[in-house]
Amino acid sequence: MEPGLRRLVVVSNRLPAALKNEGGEWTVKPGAGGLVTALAPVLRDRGGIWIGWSGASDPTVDVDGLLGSFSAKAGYELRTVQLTEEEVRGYYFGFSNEVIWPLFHDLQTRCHFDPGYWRTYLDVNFKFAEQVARHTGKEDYVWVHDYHLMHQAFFLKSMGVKRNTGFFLHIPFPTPDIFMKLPWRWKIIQALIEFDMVGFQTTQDRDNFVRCVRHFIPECTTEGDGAVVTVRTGSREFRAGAFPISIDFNQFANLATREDIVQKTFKLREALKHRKIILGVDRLDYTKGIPERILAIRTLLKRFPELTGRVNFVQVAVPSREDVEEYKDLRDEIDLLVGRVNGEFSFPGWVPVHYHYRNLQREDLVAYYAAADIALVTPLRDGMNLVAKEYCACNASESGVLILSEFAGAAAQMQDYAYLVNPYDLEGVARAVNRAFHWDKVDRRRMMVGLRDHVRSHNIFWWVDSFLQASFSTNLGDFPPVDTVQFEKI
Ligand SMILES: O=P(O)(O)OC[C@H]1O[C@H](O[C@H]2O[C@H](CO)[C@@H](O)[C@H](O)[C@H]2O)[C@H](O)[C@@H](O)[C@@H]1O
Repeated sequence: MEPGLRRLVVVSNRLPAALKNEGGEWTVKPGAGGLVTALAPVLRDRGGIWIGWSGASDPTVDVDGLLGSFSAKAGYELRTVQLTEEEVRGYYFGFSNEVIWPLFHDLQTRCHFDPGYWRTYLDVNFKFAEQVARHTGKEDYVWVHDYHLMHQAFFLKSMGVKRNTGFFLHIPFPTPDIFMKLPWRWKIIQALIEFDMVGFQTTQDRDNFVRCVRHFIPECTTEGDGAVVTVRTGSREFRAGAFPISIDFNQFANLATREDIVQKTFKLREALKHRKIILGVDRLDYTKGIPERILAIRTLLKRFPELTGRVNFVQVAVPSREDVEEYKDLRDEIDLLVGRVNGEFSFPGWVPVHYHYRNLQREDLVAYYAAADIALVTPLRDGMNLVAKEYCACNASESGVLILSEFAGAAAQMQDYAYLVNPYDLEGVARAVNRAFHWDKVDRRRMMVGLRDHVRSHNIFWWVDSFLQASFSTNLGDFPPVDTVQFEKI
């Protein structure tokens, strides 16, 4: 079969539909993320399967029945991997979120290197690989997503199952000095090099990975100077590439100009008395730099007191991993900081920080994006950060300013038209916001048009095509290099 027409099998921790227990009853909720939007049509057209965890650990739930109806409507098969509560604790909350997540975001002091987590991670990866082996054939292309499932190709090989495999890491890949802290570092490298294609968000991530491989296998060589290179380690030859993920630009852009959302946007601006809106939208996670951002707003009001009463900082924090102690502590820290800053600067009729800790409906999120004059996207580290791209897609007025962390993957692509900042530099962020506040309309438009053009052309469909084409192409010269961030000397 022609390589590009093979059946696609997507493997990820979460399925595109999740089982949720609401008031004692289990229901199926379709996922709304960009990955689902992009992959669903490919799976439908070529025929395909999505393999993942259902989200339910209760053995009495009729998982297949519930997901069967979703599958029939979606037009592709879903196969679940059933996990016990203990497995979810060790593999997902433990190894994935308390070891790999902080380490790969350069926050090694937050890691809990528990050997029990590692063992459960391997057991669960083996369980996934068994399902992949069972439901796929030699002609299929198996595309594995993210750090939860780095051992898929390795276990398939150990079972003697030959499959063409690709892996995409959605989070950053750290530099060797950080990666080497991982007690199971060699095992992870050994597992990753078993994929035929290993994809990253940025060139920097790809190069960090290759440097780590070289630490263990000094004879490792690379060939190519574009986004995708061929890596040879003696026993193995595989590809490693940079594929910056994106969003469905048109979906966001169309929503932002829909009449009811235009009304919502106007009402939001009216409620905030048409002051300039500075917006932050994040999952509540310590990698997102929310406390630092609130402190930067405090610095802004101290250094530029003339902005008092003229701006509103709106921070939306979407609840996440609420059972984990560190996330509870972070929530308390943010509550406290918001209270402090508001206590320090508010006066009758004005509070500087509007803080919303909740899940927003897509329509409300788009209205916030469309209403915001400045988006403050300042993660301490981020694989890509799709909020940056969603903001641009929704900025139909083409008058907004994107202030973006140098440490978000998105910075490499957006640096020419965004205002890049170091999120740890509170004074620098405050200066950037002040400049953006005073920025001339013509300049703002020029920057936003540049950003929108880029996200429009490099959208999520472009991303899927690039990854799949690069997996099969005979000419890697077809994939031009992806930019790297240029740090300013400040
Ligand atoms: O909530 P989880 O299931 O634990 O997943 C964590 C987050 O994963 C996704 O973010 C990552 O992928 C994005 C798209 O490639 C990337 O922009 C981001 O930097 C990565 O962290 C997902 O988008 C989040 O909603 C999940 O919460």
